[in-house]
Amino acid sequence: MVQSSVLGFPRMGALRDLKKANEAYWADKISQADLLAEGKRLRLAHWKIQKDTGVDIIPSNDFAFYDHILDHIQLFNAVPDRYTSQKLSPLDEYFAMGRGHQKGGVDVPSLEMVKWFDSNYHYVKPTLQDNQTFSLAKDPKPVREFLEAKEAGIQTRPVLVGPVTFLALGKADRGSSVDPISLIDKLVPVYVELLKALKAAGADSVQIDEPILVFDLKPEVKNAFKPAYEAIAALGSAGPAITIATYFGDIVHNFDVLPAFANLQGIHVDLARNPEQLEAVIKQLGPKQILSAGVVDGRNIWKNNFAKSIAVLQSAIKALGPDRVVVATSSSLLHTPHTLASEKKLPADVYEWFSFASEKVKEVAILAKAVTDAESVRAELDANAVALKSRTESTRTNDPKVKERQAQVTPEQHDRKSEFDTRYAQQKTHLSLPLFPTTTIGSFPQTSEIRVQRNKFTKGEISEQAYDDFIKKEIDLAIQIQDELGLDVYVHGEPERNDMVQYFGERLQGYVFTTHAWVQSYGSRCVRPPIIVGDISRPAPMTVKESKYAASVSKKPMKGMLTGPVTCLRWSFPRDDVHQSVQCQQLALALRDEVVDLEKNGIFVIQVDEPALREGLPLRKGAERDAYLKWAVDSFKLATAGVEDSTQIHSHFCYSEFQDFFHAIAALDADVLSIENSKSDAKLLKVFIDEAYPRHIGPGVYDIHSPRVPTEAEFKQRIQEMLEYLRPEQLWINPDCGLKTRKWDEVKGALTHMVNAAKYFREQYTKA
Ligand SMILES: CN1c2c(nc(N)[nH]c2=O)NC[C@@H]1CNc1ccc(C(=O)N[C@@H](CCC(=O)N[C@@H](CCC(=O)N[C@@H](CCC(=O)O)C(=O)O)C(=O)O)C(=O)O)cc1
Ligand SMILES: N[C@@H](CCS)C(=O)O
Ligand SMILES: [Zn+2]
Repeated sequence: MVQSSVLGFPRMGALRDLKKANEAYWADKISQADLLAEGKRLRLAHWKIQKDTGVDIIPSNDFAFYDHILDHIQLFNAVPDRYTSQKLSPLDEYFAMGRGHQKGGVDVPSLEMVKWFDSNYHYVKPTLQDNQTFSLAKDPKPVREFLEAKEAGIQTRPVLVGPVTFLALGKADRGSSVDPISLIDKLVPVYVELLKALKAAGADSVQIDEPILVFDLKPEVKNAFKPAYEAIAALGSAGPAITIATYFGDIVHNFDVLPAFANLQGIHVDLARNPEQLEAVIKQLGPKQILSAGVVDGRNIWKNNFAKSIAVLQSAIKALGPDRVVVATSSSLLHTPHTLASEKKLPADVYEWFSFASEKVKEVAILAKAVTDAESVRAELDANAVALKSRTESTRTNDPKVKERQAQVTPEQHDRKSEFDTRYAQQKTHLSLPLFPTTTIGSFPQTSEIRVQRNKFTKGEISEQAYDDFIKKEIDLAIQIQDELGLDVYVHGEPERNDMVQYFGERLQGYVFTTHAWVQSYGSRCVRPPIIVGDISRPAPMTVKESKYAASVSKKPMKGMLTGPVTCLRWSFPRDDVHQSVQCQQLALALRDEVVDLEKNGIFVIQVDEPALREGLPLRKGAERDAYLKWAVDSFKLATAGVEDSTQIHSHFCYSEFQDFFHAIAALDADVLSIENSKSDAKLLKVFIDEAYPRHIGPGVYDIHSPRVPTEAEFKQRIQEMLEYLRPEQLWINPDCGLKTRKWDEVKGALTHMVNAAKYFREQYTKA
């Protein structure tokens, strides 16, 4: 019998219940016991959805209060001393690593958080020491949650992140130089102990995620699989049956690793993204090994194409037999919203095209039946074919005017009028900026008052005029605070924006948007990606009103604020029927018009944020990566090159891993770059010297993810370190990213220290 399986379910709950509970706990509004109870309620609810749908293999330990990699850091007692020494409760220690802790006399910053593969989810980086040891935490979470499900009458398959992936995604702590993968022999015994404990608790099978296998791996990482999985397989009947799960790419280039799994039960591959690997993977399986076929896409919201999936599954069944094939989601469903059923405002035709997490769970269950007895699910198969046909034939998808404009794009439209030196000479006079100019990245705190007013406006409870007046008052406040702080380039604070992508999606033709389709981005923070369903165009200016108003009441240069084409594409749910380069160029043309309109309205500094540029990079080096970089960079340039030399284009990236990507960033030809850097070693900036980068850079000096307020001395030290790698004339002083998640008192405190530190260096260098 073909079985069905889900690799992981979203944690937030239908109404972002976990977000609300976490934030209430952090604000001391609920107790630890209340939060733990809410976690338990959500886990049970999610298992039940899957059980009631008829899924055979249901995951446990996919839940996390903050992040599943952070769970593993605590599970393996790999918590740096600076946290353990605080003697916090395990839950508070966990949150301290995720978001920093600054209360009750404890002051400890968070661990670094980075992007999970090519998704918009962020994980906490394992941060390891030269003398690192590992041991199994007391009352291990995977065992506890397995037993919790068992008690509720639900047999689950616990999910663990594999030892190689855990280490390969880690880094040496500041002051240590250990290569994380060299710790494999120390870590594996802890897995062995954990697997024994899971088996003893009644877990027959376990899913071990090794998604690192989709990357190009250095030999040390590849070589780590063999000893690790031989030790695990040696458990034999003392341990559970193991399925190794890979996702977000193919694993063909790492087939030489597969013998390490020869004695394990099965392998899961992502056939939604890479169906072409099927035949090759089948050939690699041992005579009894099971193939977990990930045909239901865990990364998009499109209804599965049943006919296509059934064809893929049938060819696997033909080769392996029904007992050796499992129908699965391609990855965890963490990256999809909870349920389509909550969407009451989507146009009826479009509604039929989508499938969110709860619907995808149904899809795996239906597919498992379809390949065994199609008649038993005939109605579902027919309905699926009708929905797919309606999308193919819909007039929503095609706009001839957009196509016509795309056909007229010329190479010259991608380049600024002059080179940087000429541009900068004009900008310097035009903007009269000091040495070490200070600025922020765009957003200021999205207070609950702002959200309440927006909510009222959306519901029609207040008029457009009243909402506009409210936004103007917020902008006035932001400007008054920037005056007090003494910043040099101002922002209007983005109070009118719900989100930097959703806001633009709501103003562009070709998009639809949802009311409840939240996806976790990090910790308690969620995003509601708008959905691209057709060709994109800009019916009217999107940001001019607010920026123009802000400039009119500001005595310093006002920075216009746009989200770049690649980021609009990546942080939306894109179409799957048109190449992403085409969608990106459509977005670029819409943004080009916006950039030119801002300039016409007196905005002479314009920041076009592209934080998703890197995450879109195909995970493996090669032709696919080069092709992506060409269209991604071209889109940014097309969006920004329509302005005069005297207008300064900024771009912003909130990630620090830019070294292998440096040439793409340089190719954008932005006058000023701001990049996340506060949690990284300043020596990463060396690439800017090595490559003789001519333009200006603002490496972040303030970790905006943490409520902690850095001291002035910390800012000074950071700037001093940066000056070892950057010329004083090219250095801007700014936070890592926007400040929308922070509170005003944190922002005022931190920016006061930041501006004072910048002034200190300005004075030093002016004297010299
Ligand atoms: C820069 N980042 C972003 C990423 N992706 C994006 N799409 N956007 C980003 O900014 N990826 C990388 C990083 C991740 N960082 C963040 C930072 C902050 C958030 C965040 O704060 N998310 C908010 C939700 C934002 C939003 O859309 N808000 C809406 C709706 C607000 C709301 O909850 N409304 C209530 C009713 C109102 C009330 O009474 O309070 C409701 O609907 O129930 C808005 O402001 O209007 C979050 O809260 O998590 C995300 C990623
Ligand atoms: N301008 C945006 C960039 C976030 S990446 C902000 O400040 O929130
Ligand atoms: Zn950012």
